[in-house]
Amino acid sequence: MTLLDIKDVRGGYGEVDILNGISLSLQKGEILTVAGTNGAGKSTLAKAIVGLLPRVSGGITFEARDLLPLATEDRIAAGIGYVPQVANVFGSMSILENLQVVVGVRDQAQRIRELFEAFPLLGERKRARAGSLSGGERQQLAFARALMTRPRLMILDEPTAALAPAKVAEAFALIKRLPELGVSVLVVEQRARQSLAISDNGCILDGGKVALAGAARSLLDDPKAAELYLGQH
Ligand SMILES: Nc1ncnc2c1ncn2[C@@H]1O[C@H](COP(=O)(O)OP(=O)(O)OP(=O)(O)O)[C@@H](O)[C@H]1O
Repeated sequence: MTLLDIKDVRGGYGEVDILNGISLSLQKGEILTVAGTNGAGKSTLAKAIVGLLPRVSGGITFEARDLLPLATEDRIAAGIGYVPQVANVFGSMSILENLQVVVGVRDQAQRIRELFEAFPLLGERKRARAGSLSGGERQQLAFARALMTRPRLMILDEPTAALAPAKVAEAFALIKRLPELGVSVLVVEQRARQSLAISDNGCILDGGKVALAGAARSLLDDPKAAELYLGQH
């Protein structure tokens, strides 16, 4: 079943188009990596999906529902979770409070219990201030916050960008587990090789367009992808 369908999406922050006609789709249960060069439009595409890009045209549907007329909070309510690259937890609040302030959650206490089961470290430290957590712990909290509303799709914007190198593999292991929790994933990543290694499919952007797309395995084996886009990560 197609969960997310993006057709000929164009748009940007001002007059200039950053996205120049992007089409891609994501199936239920899938992890999809969106990789590409610096400034290719990866984060901009994530913003277009969650309703944070000022100007977008084309088609974006989620579970066959047109997202473009919906405000960000309505897209979240429709079943999309979003973990932005920065400012994704409140440092002065405890772990527990960070989860409690998420709006629009049914059976909040029950959901927090479920997430503490999925992320035991967060449960053990629920009274700790988020500002005192390590990069990896903070990221688990950011994921848990986005999972509070029981999304069926998570959009992760460069989840490993702020992590110490030693924590990167742990973060990818965490992402790989999300489909087991009933969550499909679109992950924007600079670390293309590592991200493709935990993904089903991949899509490589260049200049706001899809340069290459296909099964993650075949992109990893593609000499052109290796030479132009995958780097050593
Ligand atoms: N808020 C903004 N206002 C105006 N232009 C922006 C804004 N954010 C990004 N851009 C521009 O949009 C283009 C694409 O940026 P984007 O962040 O989507 O790239 P990216 O592929 O995620 O790159 P990186 O991997 O370097 O983060 C860049 O030229 C950038 O300068």
